[in-house]
Amino acid sequence: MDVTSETPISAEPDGAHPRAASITLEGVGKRYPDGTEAVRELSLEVRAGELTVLIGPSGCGKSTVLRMINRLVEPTGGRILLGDEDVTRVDPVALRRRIGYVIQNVGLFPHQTVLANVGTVPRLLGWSRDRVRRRSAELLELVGLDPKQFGRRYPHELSGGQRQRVGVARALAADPVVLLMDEPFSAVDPIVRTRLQEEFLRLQADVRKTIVLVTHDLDEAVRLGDRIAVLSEGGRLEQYDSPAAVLGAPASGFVRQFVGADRGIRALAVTPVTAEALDPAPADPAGLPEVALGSSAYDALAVMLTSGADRVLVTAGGRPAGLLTRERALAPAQRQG
Ligand SMILES: Nc1ncnc2c1ncn2[C@@H]1O[C@H](COP(=O)(O)OP(=O)(O)OP(=O)(O)O)[C@@H](O)[C@H]1O
Repeated sequence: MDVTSETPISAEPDGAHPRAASITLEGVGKRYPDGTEAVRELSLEVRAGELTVLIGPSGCGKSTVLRMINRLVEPTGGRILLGDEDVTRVDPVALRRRIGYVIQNVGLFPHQTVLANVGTVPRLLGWSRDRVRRRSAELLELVGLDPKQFGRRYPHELSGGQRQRVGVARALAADPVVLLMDEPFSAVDPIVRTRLQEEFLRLQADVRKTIVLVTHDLDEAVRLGDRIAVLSEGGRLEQYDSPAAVLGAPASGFVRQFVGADRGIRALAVTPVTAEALDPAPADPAGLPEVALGSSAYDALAVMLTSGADRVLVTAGGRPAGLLTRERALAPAQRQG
């Protein structure tokens, strides 16, 4: 391959319309050669630019689903579409260059520098040396690593969290249409994990990729997911919904049990205060604690607790929008059997 020539395979992202493709699974199944039916028949649509989390007990088929999308595992039934393109009709190697893949422990090449690791796919795509270098440095900056300080280091000279960021930068380097992430943050300690998740959310607000992320961690699913797919054994889809709906209205006994007893508190954190929950604002609201419309029910309750009040004034654009009582704020936590 001519590594000095530019190729049109991957266009530069254009800020207004970042390149991201929807993913459609239609009755997808995987039976491994030993007869294990890891996924029976799964249908799921991930909208372009959204982050979908796959969650479920160990062995339910999450990784198998993820790996069928980039054909590290070949489906034995059904269809997978990237946009409107059937992935089984695409050369798997070319396909994987268009799909970013981040795994636990990252899998960086130990004998290559950070910059070289990040530039792996663009190099394979035949980008010029200069363009690869520029893009890799840009990506390192995007994930919060100074290319001057870290670019020439080797993976063993980084912390676990820094390695994870390099993994994300590498996965984004060729501007993939889709990003697949398998337990990407589970190898780091809880404090670093929370920070990485927050940074990752900021990054995603910028790049708006279509992301499928596998995790064991319900808090991570709730924090990161636009939608959560709860799977049970055999890749059975128990519920596919927003975090608030999964926590607030579990679709089955399985989901209810899976999300556990503390789902009420989690539901408060992901349910925003909306205008429908409000009583009319009093004529003179002076002295009442305030929160902005759209804050979480959890935040509204925290304000009530710290101020000793049993209601808060909810404001929109700085003006009173209504009153939220403690009972109404608690409703998302109680809306479940
Ligand atoms: N190569 C393989 N050959 C046979 N069976 C396999 C193979 N890979 C996975 N399986 C089986 O398929 C099922 C689903 O595995 P998979 O790794 O997709 O689950 P998972 O939900 O990602 O699990 P975990 O959360 O433990 O990582 C399991 O029963 C597993 O033992």
